[in-house]
Amino acid sequence: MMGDNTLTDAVHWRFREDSNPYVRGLKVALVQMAVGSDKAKNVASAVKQIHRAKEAGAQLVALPECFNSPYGTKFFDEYAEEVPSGATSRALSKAAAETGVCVVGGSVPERFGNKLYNTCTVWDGSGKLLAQHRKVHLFDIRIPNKMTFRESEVLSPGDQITTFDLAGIKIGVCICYDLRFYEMLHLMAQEGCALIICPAAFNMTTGPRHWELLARSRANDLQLWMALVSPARDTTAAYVAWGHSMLVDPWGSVVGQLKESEGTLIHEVDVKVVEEVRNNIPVRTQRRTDLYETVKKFKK
Ligand SMILES: NC(=O)CCC(=O)C(=O)O
Repeated sequence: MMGDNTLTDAVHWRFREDSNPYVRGLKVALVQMAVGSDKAKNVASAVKQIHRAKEAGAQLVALPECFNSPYGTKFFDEYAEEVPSGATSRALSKAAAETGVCVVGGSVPERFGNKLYNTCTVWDGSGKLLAQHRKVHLFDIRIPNKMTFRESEVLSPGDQITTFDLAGIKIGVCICYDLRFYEMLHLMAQEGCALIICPAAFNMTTGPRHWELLARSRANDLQLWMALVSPARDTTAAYVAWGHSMLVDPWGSVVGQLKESEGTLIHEVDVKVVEEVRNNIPVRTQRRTDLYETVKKFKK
């Protein structure tokens, strides 16, 4: 659904018509920011948007994949920083502490020893590092005459599945291409996640085909909220992002979606809907694991 949830360079929000003050909901802000080649400017813009989202009532603010650097293998080494000692981590921690909101810091190229990762950091409202997710599935694809991309030429994959707790709500984190790997997200659902946040940067080839389809499929199959956060589209960039940051509810309905330009989508995530869908359509207890079991246990 587009239209009343779409806004350019401003913060927009919408409450559920049936919301009441006792609903255990979480107001999330998905910041579709413009990312350029000036790292300090990118970080300053993210910090500004975190403050604006807080003023608009957000309790959790999520940034896009690669928000401090242009997205591309030739940029990662130059823009990489250590976590949590690097300047970007410090800025996010400070912004979280100043605003008291949880910040899901999209992703940044992370340097760790002689390796580079595509890493999402999560900061609680006191500025403490709550979670760190290193992209598990690197974006290596080849679509003849369309696009070739090989993150694995410069990045190493993470080896952890990442979830965190916020005020009693369990939230999973995956980064972009991770979204295509159902088993990993299935494990997050089994662990009790009500929401999965996916900082991402789909492109002009796969974006129109798969972005909404994947978000809605995961939400429907796993019966949870899905939040996808993209950078704004920059047609002059080496890699052109699809945009269309969106929030999908556990029924698989798109409750809010941006277009391709800068903006922030603010919406309440009502965790009661997860319970409602899971009770109404109880597939979680109806699986025939005597016939199939494709998902192994959560590795602690
Ligand atoms: N940054 C990414 O992982 C891109 C993933 C993507 O575009 C896809 O189609 O999957």
